[in-house]
Amino acid sequence: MADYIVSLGLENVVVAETDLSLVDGQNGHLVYRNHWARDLAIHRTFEEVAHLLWYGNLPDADELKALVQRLAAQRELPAHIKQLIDSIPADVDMMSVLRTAVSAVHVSGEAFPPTMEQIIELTAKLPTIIAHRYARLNHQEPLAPRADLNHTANYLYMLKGEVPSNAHVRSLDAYLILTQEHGLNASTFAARVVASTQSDLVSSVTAAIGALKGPRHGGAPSEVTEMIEAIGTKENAEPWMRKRLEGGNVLMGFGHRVYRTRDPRATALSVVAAELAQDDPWFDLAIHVENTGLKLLQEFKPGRQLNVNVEFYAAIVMRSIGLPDELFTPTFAVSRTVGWCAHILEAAQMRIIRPQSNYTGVMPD
Ligand SMILES: CC(=O)SCCNC(=O)CCNC(=O)[C@H](O)C(C)(C)COP(=O)(O)OP(=O)(O)OC[C@H]1O[C@@H](n2cnc3c(N)ncnc32)[C@H](O)[C@@H]1OP(=O)(O)O
Ligand SMILES: O=C([O-])CC(=O)C(=O)O
Repeated sequence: MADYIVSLGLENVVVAETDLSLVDGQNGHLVYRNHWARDLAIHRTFEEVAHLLWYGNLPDADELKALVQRLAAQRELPAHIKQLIDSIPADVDMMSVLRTAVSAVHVSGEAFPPTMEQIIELTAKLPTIIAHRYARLNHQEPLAPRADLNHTANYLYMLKGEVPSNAHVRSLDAYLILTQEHGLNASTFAARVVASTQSDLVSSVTAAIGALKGPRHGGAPSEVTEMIEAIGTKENAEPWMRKRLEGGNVLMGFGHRVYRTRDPRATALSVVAAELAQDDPWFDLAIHVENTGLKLLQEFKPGRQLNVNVEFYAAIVMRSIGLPDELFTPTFAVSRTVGWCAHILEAAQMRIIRPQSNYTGVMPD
């Protein structure tokens, strides 16, 4: 048998070439195709950055208008998806509902290769699936999407039943833009594996949703708010977090496979969070929790360079906009669908992904 180099968790293994993004963990840089992600988050909209990732350029006025209209035209859910969502028991979590409903979306055209039309159809429907389920859970009639609102504003409108303020739209847009794309994270990798088999777009995105759901990945932010709630007071932060670490547990919203600096998205979102929540004592407590976590992680994991990741401040921003915990990870899926789809287009052109494993069992006689 040939000897293989084992890299548990595929750490530092390069398995694809991409021109979509650079995640530079040493310098704390995040670039989307020749643009700093943090600048895009301040100056651009969800649709503009989706255009950049899908088509390769920031759109001119006509291109933007066309994409905005195409997304708005595809938001309605067909009857079978609504029925499917309504048939799922109320105690099934929102990410499982999203995964199931997405898997049943029928997009136009051939199963392979994926097309821009399919990508727009699927991306447009994710917020409506979440809002439909959320309304039902709250014993309300789901609101029809509004074609006169952009992707982010319409999502908030469907969830809250009123046209959101500009401040909330801009803040959520910043979060959604900062999380649209992030290299070969676990969910994007899952999507690429499926796409590399020449399976269809919906199957690839369904696999990605399954991977995003886990608490080590996109499932972290609701556990961040739970942690801050459980800590409750500044005085309790150190004993609470120390006990978690002594018990061998991780601190949610801290650590990252790639970043050895503070996650640049956390830095950008901390500015957004400060604007939204500066007078909120809960925000003050969250900053204290971050500082206490950093101090304790240096003590418990010396030399590991563990910092807060995007999920820490994502949780604070979403909470400040008034989104409940159960919508945090589904809202992440709304943004990451853009990156998944861009990667699916790339992976569909590449070789099938098939790594190797070392057999550690016994050979038959
Ligand atoms: C959008 C996103 O997906 S961002 C990530 C969201 N996830 C979280 O916030 C969950 C908490 N964080 C974690 O579980 C991890 O940091 C992960 C899953 C993000 C990365 O995992 P890995 O790449 O395996 O971590 P890494 O190799 O850097 O860990 C080094 C050491 O620090 C520890 N460590 C890493 N993160 C944490 C943490 N949050 N709290 C305590 N210890 C930690 C590891 O257990 C490991 O310890 P060991 O060497 O004694 O075994
Ligand atoms: O890159 C990763 O491993 C996780 C992450 O931050 C993301 O997916 O946004």
